[in-house]
Amino acid sequence: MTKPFKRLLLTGAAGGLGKILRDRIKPWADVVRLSDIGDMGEAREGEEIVQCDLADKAAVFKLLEGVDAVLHFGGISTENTFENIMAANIAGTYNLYEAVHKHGVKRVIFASSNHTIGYYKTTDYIDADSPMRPDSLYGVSKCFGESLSRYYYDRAGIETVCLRIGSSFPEPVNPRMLVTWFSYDDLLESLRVSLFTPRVGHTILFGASANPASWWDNSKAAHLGFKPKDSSTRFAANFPDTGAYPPKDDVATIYQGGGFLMSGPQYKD
Ligand SMILES: NC(=O)C1=CN([C@@H]2O[C@H](COP(=O)(O)OP(=O)(O)OC[C@H]3O[C@@H](n4cnc5c(N)ncnc54)[C@H](O)[C@@H]3O)[C@@H](O)[C@H]2O)C=CC1
Ligand SMILES: O=C(O)[C@H]1OC(=O)[C@H](O)[C@@H](O)[C@@H]1O
Repeated sequence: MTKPFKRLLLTGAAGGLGKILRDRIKPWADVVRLSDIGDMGEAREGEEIVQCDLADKAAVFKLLEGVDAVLHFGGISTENTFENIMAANIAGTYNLYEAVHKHGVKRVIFASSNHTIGYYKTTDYIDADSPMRPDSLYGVSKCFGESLSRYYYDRAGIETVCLRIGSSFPEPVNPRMLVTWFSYDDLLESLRVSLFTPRVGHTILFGASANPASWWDNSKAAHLGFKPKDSSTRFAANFPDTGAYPPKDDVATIYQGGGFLMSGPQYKD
C-alpha cells in the first residue's frame, strides 16, 4: 500500500521523544530518515540513519535531500550555555530551514516549547496571539525557531506547525505537569493532524492533553482539528492537594515555566 509520504525526516531521533516516535510514525512514510548527533543504533526496515550535527550546515544540506516533510525534534531540550544553544538550536534550526528551502520541502513540524511563554503566570490563560515571554535562553531559542519559521512561511511559503509542547513524558511527575502533561498518544495525534491537514500556513499549537486545568487556548489552531484524548486526571491522586500548590512565594510555581525559572543566570536580586 502506498504511504502518504515517500520520505519523512525525524531529527532528534536518539532523544526521549525521538525514541517514542521512531516506530509510531512509520505508517506515514515509505522511508523514515532518522537523524541525531547521538547513537541511533542500526537502521531497521523502512528506516535510514544519518548521524549529523545540526550545526554543520553542509551536513544538514545533505540530510534534507529527497525529504518530503520534517519533524524537527533535534536540539538542546533544557537550559544550557548560550554557546551550546546557539550552535544546536539557533544555527541548527537556521541550517535546517535553509536546507528545507533549497530542497523544496513543503512542511515542517517544529518541536517548540511551553518555555516560549514560561513567564506568564499560572493564573494567566493565553493563546497563540499572546506575545512570547521566554523563561530561559532555551526558551529564547525556541522563540527564534518560531520567528524563523514564520519568516520562511512569509518569504518562501514553507508551512510550519510550531508545536509548543508542554511536558511529554509517560506520566506527570509533579503537580505542574497535571496542567502541562502531553501524553505520547496525544503528541502523535498532534503530529498527524499537523502533517495531514491540507493547509496549515504558519500555525502555533499548544501541546497538552485534555487535562482538567489548562493555561492555553488552542482556538487559533482550530483548523487543525486537534482533539486530545488523554487527561492527567488519573494521576491527580499522586499529588494530593495540600493547599500548598501553588505557594505564593515560589517563583517556580507562580510562572508557567516552572523550574526553568530557576535555571540559568539570575539577574534580579
Ligand atoms: N519532552 C518534552 O516534554 C518537551 C520536548 N520539547 C522539545 O522536543 C524535542 C525533543 O525533546 P526530548 O526528546 O525530550 O529531548 P532530548 O534531549 O531527549 O532529545 C533531543 C535530541 O536532540 C539531539 N541533539 C542535540 N543537539 C544536537 C545537534 N547539535 N545536532 C543534532 N542533534 C542534536 C540530542 O542528541 C537528543 O537526542 C526538543 O527539541 C525539545 O526542546 C519541547 C517541550 C517539551
Ligand atoms: O516544561 C516542561 O515540562 C518540559 O519543557 C521542555 O521544553 C523540555 O524540553 C522538557 O525537558 C521539560 O520537561
